[in-house]
Amino acid sequence: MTENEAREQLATLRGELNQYNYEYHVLDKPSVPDAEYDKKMKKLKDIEAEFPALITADSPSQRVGGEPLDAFKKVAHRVPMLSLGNAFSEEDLRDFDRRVREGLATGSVTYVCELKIDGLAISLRYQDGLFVQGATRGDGTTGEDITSNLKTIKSIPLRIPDQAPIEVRGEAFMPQQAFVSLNKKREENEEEPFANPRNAAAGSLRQLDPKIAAKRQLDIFLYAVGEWESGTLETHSERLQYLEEIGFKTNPEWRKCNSIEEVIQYVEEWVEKRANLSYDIDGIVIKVDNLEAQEQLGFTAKSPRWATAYKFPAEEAIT
Ligand SMILES: NC(=O)c1cc2c(N)ncc(C(N)=O)c2s1
Repeated sequence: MTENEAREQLATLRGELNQYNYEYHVLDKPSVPDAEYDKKMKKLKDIEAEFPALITADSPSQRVGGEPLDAFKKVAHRVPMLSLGNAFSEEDLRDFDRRVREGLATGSVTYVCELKIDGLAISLRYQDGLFVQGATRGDGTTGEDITSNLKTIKSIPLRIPDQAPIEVRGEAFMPQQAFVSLNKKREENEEEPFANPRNAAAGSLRQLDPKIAAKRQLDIFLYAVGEWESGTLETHSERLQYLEEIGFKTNPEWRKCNSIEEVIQYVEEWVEKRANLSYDIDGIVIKVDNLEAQEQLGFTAKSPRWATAYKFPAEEAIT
């Protein structure tokens, strides 16, 4: 095979494998059997072995990186990753709504409600359409560069169609089934089991060997944009739709609410439905939908005034 033939075949195989990956891990709707995926992945790796100079950053063969790191580099979040103020009752939610309406000097506000994923807050940066860096939230202004571990999460696209620099934020988590089988293995190996899926996800992403992270069946939901010069959208809900359009896994349960009454209904609905999810949530995030209104409300020292997190009561430990 000539180098040009190899270049063409690799480009085709990368496109097909990244699409299959998207269908399987983001849409949960594979269009080809696993055997077909495995056959093409083997073909890609064979050609890359013969022409290593043709390996690209978005090749699916590059998801499980090389050697373990000695340490994580620090990453400065130019747009801080802030924590949310909490609400614990309907009254707290009504107080939040009143403060928002007073701050905006308006009678009605549109909110977006989203499930609060019980995982690890993560930032992903893309340049020229390529995934170039992934980081933990850390203390909100400085996080750790865990790019090689995040590349192992197959629902994270290695390339997106938007060529402008964009920073996308979300929550990495371990699905409950993955948590149960991981702890079973750890107990068989007489290792300390993880206390909960959140600790297991954090432990998996903050260890230095990407080959270990690759085995932990981690997943992610993206739910916000950090740095984005070219951003022109007017609402948070449009951003969620845009993230989905360009290939990110977003949580499908988000809902626009035109009053705090509708927010309270959504919260009550999920107090009941929470148990049926395949991943842990610890509350509901409520945000003012209009981005200009968010700007107008601004931030307190550590949290946005335009969002709050309704926290579910801690679950009774099953004794
Ligand atoms: N600390 C934060 O700002 C957030 C934390 C979380 C979380 N754990 N899960 C979902 C969302 C969301 N959909 O906005 C947010 S926002």
